[in-house]
Amino acid sequence: MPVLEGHWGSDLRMRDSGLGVCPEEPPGSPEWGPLRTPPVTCGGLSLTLELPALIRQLRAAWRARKGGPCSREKRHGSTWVEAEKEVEEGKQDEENSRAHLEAKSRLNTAHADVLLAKRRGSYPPIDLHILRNSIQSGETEFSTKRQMKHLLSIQRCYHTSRLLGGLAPHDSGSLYLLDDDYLGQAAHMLSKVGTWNFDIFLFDRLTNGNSLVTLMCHLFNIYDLIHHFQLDIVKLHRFFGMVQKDYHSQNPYHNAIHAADVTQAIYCYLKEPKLADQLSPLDVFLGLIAAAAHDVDHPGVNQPFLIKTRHHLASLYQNTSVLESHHWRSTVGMLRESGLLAHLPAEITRVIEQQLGSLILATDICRQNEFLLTFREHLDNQDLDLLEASHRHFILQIALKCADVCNPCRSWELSRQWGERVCEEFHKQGELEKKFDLEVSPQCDHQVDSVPAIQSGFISCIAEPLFEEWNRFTHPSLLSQTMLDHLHKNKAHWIRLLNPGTLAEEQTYACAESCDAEKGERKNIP
Ligand SMILES: Nc1ncnc2c1ncn2[C@@H]1O[C@@H]2COP(=O)(O)O[C@H]2[C@H]1O
Ligand SMILES: [Zn+2]
Repeated sequence: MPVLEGHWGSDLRMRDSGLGVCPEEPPGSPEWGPLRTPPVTCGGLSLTLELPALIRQLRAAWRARKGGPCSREKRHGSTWVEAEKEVEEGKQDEENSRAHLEAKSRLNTAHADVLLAKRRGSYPPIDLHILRNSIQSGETEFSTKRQMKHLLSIQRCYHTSRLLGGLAPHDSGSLYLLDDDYLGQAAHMLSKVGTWNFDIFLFDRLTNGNSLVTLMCHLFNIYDLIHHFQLDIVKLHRFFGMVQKDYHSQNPYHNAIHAADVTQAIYCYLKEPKLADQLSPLDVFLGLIAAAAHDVDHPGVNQPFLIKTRHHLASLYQNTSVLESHHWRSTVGMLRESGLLAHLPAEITRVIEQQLGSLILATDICRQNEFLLTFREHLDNQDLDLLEASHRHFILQIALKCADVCNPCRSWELSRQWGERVCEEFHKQGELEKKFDLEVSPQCDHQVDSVPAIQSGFISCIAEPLFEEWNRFTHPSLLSQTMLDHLHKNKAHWIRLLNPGTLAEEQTYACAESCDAEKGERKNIP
């Protein structure tokens, strides 16, 4: 029986992407790794991917014919997608009005937001804090917290649209003056978005928690991607908003600021002279979206935790790249729901979805050695040819991996904050494991695994080897040199903070060991 069954009942799930099981890998290239689950195809359709969507569309079209709440005027909508959209809108109208009667004091838009998340199966998200608090106090605080969160999200949307649309405030009260000042500073920061000392924490505060949406819109503009892919700006904004909102703001580390930080870093890497001229608009599009969405809906606990608590996602993805598969499938779900790519030929959309999968799955830290060794081999043989799409894809995977673990390469002040945040998340998991009599995962015991020990170990075992190779690839690069300088200084700083007599290597991060242990665990689980 699942360890936390009862506590992780139907109310405490991560969103289900609703797109089925298949962690389908992109075809062909050896760098893309093995095809794990061959897709079942039928008449050219990948059943595992397409069938649930098809069923939804058929159901929607059927209901639309019967005449849903708002389908009367729109029934002539000719495509399946339109029919589904109409019915969904209808459902939402219906639910909105019910909500209005139920709770007059609630803002309609806020509730519609909740309903949207319900419809996507993402509601309520896993919330380990609430899980713990409510178990401890026996209270159910959900509705109040949710209301607050959604009220704040409305406020955020409003602020973002002002920043992006350059709208003048209607009111000249002091609050707005203050906000304008913030927005002016945020806009100023965006003009320096390609600099390595970009302070994402400050940017997030200045944009009122909208760093990811604001950054993505700005970068899409810089690269002219909206024009190139003929994107609908409303759908684009909706997609970015969904991604940002599906990060858990209560996670100390795996939240939307981490996603924005990784996105800003990958932008710096894409600008490297070695790469910039070789990249196609599609490469840039994929790199930015993969960075923004690579940890979406992260529950704040790691894969071994999901495996040992027998979370349904662990069995869905067969205990392999569980979180990364979920981040990818959720991204695909949001892309489809937003309709952002609906105007593109199906074949292109399929390639985009698969390549996003290949990029996001590469961020699985347990595959670090696999990628590092391949990268090293290519550099030794000097056989990377960026005119070849598969080689560019491999470099995009490496760039995303670098961006994902680049926090030790930031200046000390930024790096320290990330280090403390990630350790806080590990330690919270450890507390939860102790609470439920589970074995405490490596690095998660706050009584044993100190922040300086985790940090110095992580830098030595994971970050340093990777950035040394990245430096070789980008050479000569001022940015890579700057990153390595920071990394060495930060490592020395953490080692100085270690308790006297404690060596970093004694308490090291030991990723390889934890991954091996995890594989052992996988074998034990039916
Ligand atoms: N500064 C750090 N210290 C320890 N672990 C880290 C640090 N930065 C990143 N990581 C780990 O590396 C992982 C990379 O993928 P994730 O972002 O999913 O989760 C990240 C953390 O588990
Ligand atoms: Zn990440």
